[in-house]
Amino acid sequence: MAALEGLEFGKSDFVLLDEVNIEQFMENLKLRFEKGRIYTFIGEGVVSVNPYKQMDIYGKEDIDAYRGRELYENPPHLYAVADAAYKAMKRRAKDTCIVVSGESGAGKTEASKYIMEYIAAITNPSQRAEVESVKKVLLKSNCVLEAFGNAKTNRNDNSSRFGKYMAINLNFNGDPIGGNINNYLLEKSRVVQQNGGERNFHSFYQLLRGGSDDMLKSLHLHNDPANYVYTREGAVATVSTPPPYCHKAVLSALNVIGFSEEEIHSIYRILGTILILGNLQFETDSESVRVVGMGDVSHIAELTSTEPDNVTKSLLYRTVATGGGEVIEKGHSKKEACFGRDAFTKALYERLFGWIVGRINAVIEVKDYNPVLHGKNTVIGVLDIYGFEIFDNNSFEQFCINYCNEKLQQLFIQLILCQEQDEYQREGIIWQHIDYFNNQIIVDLVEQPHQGIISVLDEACLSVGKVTDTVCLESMDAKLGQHPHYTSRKLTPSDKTMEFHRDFRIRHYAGDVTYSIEGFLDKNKDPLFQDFKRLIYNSSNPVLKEMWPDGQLSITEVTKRPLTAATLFKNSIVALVEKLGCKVEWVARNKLVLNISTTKSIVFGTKHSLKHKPKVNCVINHLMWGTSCTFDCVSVTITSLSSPFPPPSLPLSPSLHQVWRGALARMRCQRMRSIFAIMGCYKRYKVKVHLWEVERRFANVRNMADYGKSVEWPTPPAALTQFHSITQQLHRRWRAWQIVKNIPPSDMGEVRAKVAALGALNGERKDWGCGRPWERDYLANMRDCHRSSSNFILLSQELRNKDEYNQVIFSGFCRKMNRFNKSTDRALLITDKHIYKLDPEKQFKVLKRLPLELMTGLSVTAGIDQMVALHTSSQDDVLLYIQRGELCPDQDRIGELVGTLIDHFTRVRNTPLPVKVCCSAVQLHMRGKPKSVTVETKAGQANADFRKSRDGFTLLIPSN
Ligand SMILES: Nc1ncnc2c1ncn2[C@@H]1O[C@H](COP(=O)(O)OP(=O)(O)OP(=O)(O)O)[C@@H](O)[C@H]1O
Repeated sequence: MAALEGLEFGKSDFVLLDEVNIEQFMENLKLRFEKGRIYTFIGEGVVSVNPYKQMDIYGKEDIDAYRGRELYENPPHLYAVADAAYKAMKRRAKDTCIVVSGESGAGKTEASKYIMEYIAAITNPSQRAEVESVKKVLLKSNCVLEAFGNAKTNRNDNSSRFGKYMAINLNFNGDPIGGNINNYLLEKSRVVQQNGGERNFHSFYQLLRGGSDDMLKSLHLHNDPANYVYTREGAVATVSTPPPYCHKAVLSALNVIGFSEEEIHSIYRILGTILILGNLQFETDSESVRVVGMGDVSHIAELTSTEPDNVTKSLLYRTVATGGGEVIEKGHSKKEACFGRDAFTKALYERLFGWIVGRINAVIEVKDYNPVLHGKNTVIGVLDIYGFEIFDNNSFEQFCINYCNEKLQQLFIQLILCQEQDEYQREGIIWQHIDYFNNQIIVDLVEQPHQGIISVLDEACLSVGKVTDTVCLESMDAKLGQHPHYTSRKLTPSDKTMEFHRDFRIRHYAGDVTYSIEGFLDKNKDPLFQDFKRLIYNSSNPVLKEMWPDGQLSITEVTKRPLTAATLFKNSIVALVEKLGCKVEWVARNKLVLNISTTKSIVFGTKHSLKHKPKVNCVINHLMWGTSCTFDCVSVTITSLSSPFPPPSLPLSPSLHQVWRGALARMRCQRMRSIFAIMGCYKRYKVKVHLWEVERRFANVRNMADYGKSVEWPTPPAALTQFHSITQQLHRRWRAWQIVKNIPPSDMGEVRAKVAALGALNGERKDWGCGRPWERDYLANMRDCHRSSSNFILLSQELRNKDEYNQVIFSGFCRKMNRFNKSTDRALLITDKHIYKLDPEKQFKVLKRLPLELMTGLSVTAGIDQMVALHTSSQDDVLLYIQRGELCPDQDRIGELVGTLIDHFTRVRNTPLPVKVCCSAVQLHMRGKPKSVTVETKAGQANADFRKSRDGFTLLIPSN
């Protein structure tokens, strides 16, 4: 287990801060970061600072250290969160989601990958091949997704330009059996245009710089990105900072995932097509627009497996349906042609990306899973929330990204809040805060029908007249002027940070973002003519055809206006939110009752931009009050203080909820610990008090006449119950010993007999003669009794009449016997150690053993000082053990007794007995009817005689 951190590393959990304010928060974060600790807990979440260097904290030992541990057992780490989520999913068999949030470059994608790797590492201990292959595909898919969905931006060399929700399906064992990737909002505009210093998607540079000569030759491409308009901007940067994966690695990942050669080739054909499309130029002659040089057209036709004429046509004309149902071809203007080409290019890439994700999904989807046979399958999801982007110039792309973030943040907050709702109510916190936490107001500002920004944009795009961006901005000002989260220069003329007729500002929860309206309408329209769709649908390449199924529609069938880009964004986000929140039941006004889906953990990313300047741009927006704050190595500055909008008060922050939740958990834990500590102290105190009391009461027992018999024991505490009974027993023994040690040895036999009798009586007879000396001549009538066809019980019954003492003994004995022998008309042999019931059917079967004391007592009281034992080793053998007692040296009496027994057995069994008789050191062996007896004495073997008496045999044991 990784060692827990000392205090020199700061607070490992933000909820342990003495005060929850931004200064303390940042100070702690900075201290920890300087000490090399990039992770800090915040309740059940983890705040991470991007170290921008390889850390030695993701090895196998680290994984082992966190596997199966509780969240706070180890120092903060992504693995702790991942393990907690995995455990929660396993324990409750409920779907769980890990949300990763933060600004661009904060390390979200890396965090998601580490989480996935951790889950892969801790699952499938039995190394089942099919599970391993699912894990492999899931991990390899990252490489492919990054190649086609990531690009170098000014903030991050490997920035994900799409949002991602990766779900892993786990079987009832918790092993991955499949998965699903939901991608959303690919920044396709990057294909045709990049900001200064930024690059197109990695895939282009990987192909051009790393593609094999053969491949480039087959695609007729040059290996220099500077040759292509769409990659020219990033051509230089590619050399200095190559994409994270090389072309070979991507090819290998595609192969591992299961893409066929044809599919892989088609992917690169599409990339080639895009590059060539970018180089296409249009020129205008007197009337119409033409493509400059037809070489590029043929090249495109070849790469797309289409006809060059059709390529040209779709680039220069568009088919329109007239009102009368007629179909005509309308030539483009040059601008329209460029516009159409760019839209086509973007769509080609977007569909390619969507298709790749779809193919991966098809490979990893759970197949043939029968819940009845295989048990419930659960999902653990990793949601890489789109990071807020705030640039100097923010355009339509940032608007969409930030809206998307706002929307997902909203869902995330709702999930967290409703998950904890019950807990809060239990804690007595008034739940109305949920309304304040809600950033629905901003979501509404963007997406509300008829009123929201998207609606205004769409309206402007659909207007027939010439609606410019500026007109659209005016319309937004008119409709949203009163909205507390919207402003523009026209609405706040004194704010010179915005331009008139160009800028509007949205007060997001992450901060204020000023957007330039320029280009909004064009980017929102994003018209993709049906002609392009049809062109690719008619391709002879089946892979391409598959990507454009809507191309089969003729223009007359395409009745609907194409959806605008903003609306498509909105729809994809709404679909994602529905997917994530499908297990959440909504009740009145945004309040939720969480049903199944559990948002387990949050990884908030913060970025440490060491490379560029010694300051950390730390977006605490999700953590604190929605603001971006900056600190350098020595000082902490909250830039939001200069913000025109005051920060919302603390309770408004969704993340304070997290902090609060963590604090509550801590408090509860502390309370429980205190309770246990108090309980422990109290228990120890009770024990001590009891022992003191016992000591006090029994201090003088040695000198008491009854040795403390009359002393009352104090009632013990529950913890001492066993100890108490042992102590009592010890005391009793000690008392008994104190008494017994004074009894003369000559009386001991009688005492023993009385003790045995006492046990046999079991307290049921008051007067049993224990005060009187006991006589021992009780076998006087032995002869009578053994003649009886009955048994020793009868014998004893006879004896009972003679002496009260015998009566006592045998009544106790008979009572015991009668428990298993209702009838007394059975033969019972009483010995020193055993009582045998002579069962007529099963012949001498031993039924029950009585305590030695009782038997001793019985044999003594019966006058049989010799202890007689009968033992059957098999159906045929009967062993008689006779031990000569010191009290009865009369040999005749022993002989009589054994003879009686042998007679009795013979009669019962009605056959001569194989009998072995042991008389202490004397051994007697008889087979069948006793003829001779071998007696083994200390002196050696000797013959013993049976004397045939009137009624049977008498055994004569020679005295030694
Ligand atoms: N835990 C880490 N250890 C070392 N380097 C890291 C770590 N996390 C991130 N980085 C570095 O930071 C870079 C950016 O991280 P990442 O791509 O994960 O950011 P992001 O939040 O996903 O950004 P975007 O939203 O732009 O995709 C990575 O390429 C890597 O170099």
